Amino acid sequence: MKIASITDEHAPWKQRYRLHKSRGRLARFNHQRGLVISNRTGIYQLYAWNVPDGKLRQLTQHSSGKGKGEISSDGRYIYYLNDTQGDEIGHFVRVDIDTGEQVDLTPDAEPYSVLGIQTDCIGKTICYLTADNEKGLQLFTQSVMTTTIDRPNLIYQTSNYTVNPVLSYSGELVVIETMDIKKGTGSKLLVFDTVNGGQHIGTLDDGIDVNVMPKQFAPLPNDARLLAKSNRNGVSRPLIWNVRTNERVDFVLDQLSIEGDVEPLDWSHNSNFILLLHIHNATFQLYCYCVIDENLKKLAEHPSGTIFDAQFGPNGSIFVEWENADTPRQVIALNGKSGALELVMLGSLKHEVPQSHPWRSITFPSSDGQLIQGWLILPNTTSNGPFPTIIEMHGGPLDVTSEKFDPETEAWLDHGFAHLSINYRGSMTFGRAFQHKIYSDIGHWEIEDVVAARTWLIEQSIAQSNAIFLTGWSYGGYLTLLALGKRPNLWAGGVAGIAIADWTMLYEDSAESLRGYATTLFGGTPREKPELYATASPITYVEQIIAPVLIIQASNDTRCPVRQMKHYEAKMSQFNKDFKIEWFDGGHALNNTEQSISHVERILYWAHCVLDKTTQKKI
Ligand SMILES: CSCC[C@H](NC=O)C(=O)N[C@@H](Cc1ccccc1)C(=O)O
Repeated sequence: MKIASITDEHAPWKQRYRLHKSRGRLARFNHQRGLVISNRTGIYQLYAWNVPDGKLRQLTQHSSGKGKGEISSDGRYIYYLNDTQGDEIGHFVRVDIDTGEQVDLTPDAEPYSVLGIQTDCIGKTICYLTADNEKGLQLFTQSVMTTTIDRPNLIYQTSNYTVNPVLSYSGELVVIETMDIKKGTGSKLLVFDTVNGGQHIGTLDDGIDVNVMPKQFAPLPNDARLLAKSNRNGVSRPLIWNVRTNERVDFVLDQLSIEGDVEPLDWSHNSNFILLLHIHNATFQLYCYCVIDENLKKLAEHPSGTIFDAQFGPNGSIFVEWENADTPRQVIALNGKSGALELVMLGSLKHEVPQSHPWRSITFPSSDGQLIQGWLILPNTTSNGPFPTIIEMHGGPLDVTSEKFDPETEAWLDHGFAHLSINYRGSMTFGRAFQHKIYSDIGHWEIEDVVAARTWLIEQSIAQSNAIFLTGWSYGGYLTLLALGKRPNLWAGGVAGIAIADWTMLYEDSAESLRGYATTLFGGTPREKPELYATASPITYVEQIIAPVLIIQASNDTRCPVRQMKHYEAKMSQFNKDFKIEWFDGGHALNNTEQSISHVERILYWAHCVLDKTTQKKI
């Protein structure tokens, strides 16, 4: 491993980090305007996007960055959570795009964490979900006229995990997805009539372990049809449910493979077409579905890579947030019929960066025979291996790794490592059984899958058996620490970022919005399931750890809070483990380019030192 290129200011992996990345979304009913989240200043901030000339105007100046916001359907306002130093706790604010004026929507409330916000189609009402220790989760609607902003109306309150608030065209109906259920890991939809005092008027419940998720109401006045998805048949499929008449139409998609999830993304303005995304084996394909004749059209020519979001754009185009291994996140316009790339709407500035390494989708069997999908990337060398190798696990667990522009991954490859990202059990888009397998057994099957990845890498002569490292951020960092403790003989080292070390303490200290999620994962609270929380926690296995560990943790993170990691740190010191922890200023989101570069510099330097020592030993 070459040490020189770690500190070189112009190392290829640093150049990749410094490319500008843009996420962007058009206002639903004003395609002249959009919201962009860009790191062009080195820190992610929100920008107003004037679509015809591509000009961006910076709206936020948060020192810890801002990676989330919502534009009103008429394109006049941006809504976001005004938090403190990235802690994800604060008040929703509205920014007038034309004047820059910022208004606090809830000046009298205690600071809260949030689980979603949406605006109606006519710019009069918003709905949102907040959470705090005292009141639990609360659904509000709020009238937000140009001159007057009313007080929020409380519609629903629960202590159970609840997400995805969705408003109808003029805001007279609001829907949420809630795990306010007696048993199981499923969710149901609840509909409220906001005109008649927030009365509960409908429920869509597909059964005990089935998840139903709302997406959008039809974009027409007085239309009660809701676009949603359900995984009642084992995979997620779209449906339209009329919340007033209870009529339901599940999409007939015989043309598609029965595997993989189908996400409904957007509903055309005339309500005749729906944009769909089929995700199968972590690869993406867009389709356009006609509601009238049920015809499904494949947008066959769109570029491969990861599609984060897509919507119907102006003049029959489709606007897509997209990236692949070579191209940083950008907004592109596709031909609405073929999917062919027509225009890069928001791209990266044209620096020349070295091409990324090609990603290859692979599968390997886990201990119970379940096939696990992963992405293998090999370093550019004349040697065929075996290589020092890093296994990476994504966060979530409700996420999936797909081909993406990933400077951190490329940094390992530039330094001679092979890299395998795995979609372990619990990942999305491999079916309901795959996703739910980890519930009430957190950390068990995920580690079986990581160990199976190691076995496969050695069998294929890709990895040097004494030089296999683990890494991941958040839930991926959690799995790194857990694997190091539960299967200590297998690893040369582990790097965990903003990780979970103790689930019980996490539960006690984390934002209220996350507690319900933890309860769903474990099938109960720490008081109800103390053994499960302990068995799943890396802190339980500290004594067994053999390999060196590096942790990078944020001091203002309310998802993976400080105290649980301080305890882990103390226990690692008590047992004299080869352990290093770096604390940094910030929250759970990594918004700052130079901070990320500094993290990866430390990681590579640490790996260099560990590799030097461990390759002398036999594992
Ligand atoms: C509001 S989405 C649910 C939490 C989200 N997980 C998605 O799958 C998340 O923040 N996950 C963290 C890890 C975590 C999980 C459970 C409780 C606290 C933190 C992550 O991986 O980023």
